[in-house]
Amino acid sequence: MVMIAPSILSADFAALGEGVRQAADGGADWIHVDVMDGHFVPNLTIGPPVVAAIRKVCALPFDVHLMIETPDKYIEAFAAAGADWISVHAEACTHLQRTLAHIRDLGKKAGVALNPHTPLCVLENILDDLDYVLLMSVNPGFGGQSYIPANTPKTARLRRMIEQSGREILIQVDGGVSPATIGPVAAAGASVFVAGSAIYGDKDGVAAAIAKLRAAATA
Ligand SMILES: O=C(CO)[C@@H](O)[C@H](O)COP(=O)(O)O
Repeated sequence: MVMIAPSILSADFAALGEGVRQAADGGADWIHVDVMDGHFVPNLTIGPPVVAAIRKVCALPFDVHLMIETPDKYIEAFAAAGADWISVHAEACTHLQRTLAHIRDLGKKAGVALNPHTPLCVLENILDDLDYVLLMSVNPGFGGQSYIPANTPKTARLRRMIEQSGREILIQVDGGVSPATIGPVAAAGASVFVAGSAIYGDKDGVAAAIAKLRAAATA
């Protein structure tokens, strides 16, 4: 299974609704929304009102990646705005299990995002609380960075950890995903691929870019 989640961070913010529509019409599976607070990462982006606005133009699942400190303060607002899948950073949560349970209590899918340097062992005791793991393959904060190769063996290790646990937890990879990098990380066990610049920056358009990623993932 390969799912493509265009990151609207790379869309034209002056025409965000149109960017979301292009992704949906172009065959995207999810819409990936990068929320940055200027503290956890050195950039500022989207808040709940923007999620609510684009929710009106798209029925696809919204996957909201909270790159923020104190995510507990904002989870309800993003859930109410239309997020379906919500990931928080392990590095930002003091009581990670409680935060994940809160996301599920709101009827949403719960995910943990890990920075490139964060070891997988932080997941060992919360597998029951997870619907997905977001492995960052760049340091979060900006689109257009290069894929960090160490993410591929990390993905394979996570796949084994999940299989050994007997649970169904999706692996999402985010950062530097392109037709040139997606193949090995798909083979390693990831199934949800976030891509920003490779989709919104493709000269052939959004639909063609999504098709190229899907083909390269399964080649
Ligand atoms: O979370 C992030 C960046 O922090 C990503 O979702 C980027 O938006 C991915 O952009 P590309 O690396 O695909 O250009």
